[in-house]
Amino acid sequence: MTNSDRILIKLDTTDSTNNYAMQLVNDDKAHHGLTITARSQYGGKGQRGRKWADTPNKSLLMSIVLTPRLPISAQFVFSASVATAVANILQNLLRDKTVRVKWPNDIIVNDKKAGGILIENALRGNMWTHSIVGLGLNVLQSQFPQELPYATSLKIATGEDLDIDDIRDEVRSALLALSGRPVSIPAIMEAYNAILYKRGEQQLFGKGEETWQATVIQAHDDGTLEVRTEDNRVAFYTHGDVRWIYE
Ligand SMILES: O=C(O)CCCC[C@@H]1SC[C@@H]2NC(=O)N[C@@H]21
Repeated sequence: MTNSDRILIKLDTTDSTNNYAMQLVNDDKAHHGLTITARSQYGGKGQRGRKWADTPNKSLLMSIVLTPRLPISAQFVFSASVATAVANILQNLLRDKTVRVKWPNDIIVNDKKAGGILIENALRGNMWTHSIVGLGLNVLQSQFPQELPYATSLKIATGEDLDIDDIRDEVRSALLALSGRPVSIPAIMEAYNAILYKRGEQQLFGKGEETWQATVIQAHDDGTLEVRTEDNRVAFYTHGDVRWIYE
């Protein structure tokens, strides 16, 4: 680890740690490993243009700037390696609880969503220069509003008040370690599919108003999710086209 890897900017509040990091990247002031955390965000961003709301001081909100060593065509593989690393840290920490990754990269603890990952890429021409990996993890919340029946926190799952900064440091080291390792796309996909949420089980999917059941088979390195439909056809879903509905 170099000195620049260690730079950690701790904010009280910001619109979005991803935006803050992206601004530094655009200003040429960011480097591999630079990490931004905040105790709360007033414009937290989720996947697919959704908002990410937090309870101040109760969530891990972090963005880490990484320089992926993969072609831009391997964006999903990069995202899968990040989600797997985060989930494995939580699995070690939560011992007997079940931690899974719901395609593409929701962090599921005991069948509910405890966190999510938003990766935003900085490109120069067609070169993938940086990725901003944003992680939001519910740590200390004791409850969630009724309109979020599928949300959970590490506290709800374990009954314990875990230390947000300790988790941040573990996640950070694991993500920095990813870039130091030789990249094996099959190994990354195998590790991801090993903890894929509801693998082998029927799930509800949707597109527009239409919903249907299909069995989750596996994710592929192009980011598609392979499923078997009720009439026994194999289909490949693309995130953003088909959505996976929480039940
Ligand atoms: O599940 C999702 O939709 C992804 C949520 C990602 C939220 C994190 S919180 C830290 C970083 N800053 C943001 O604005 N978003 C990510």
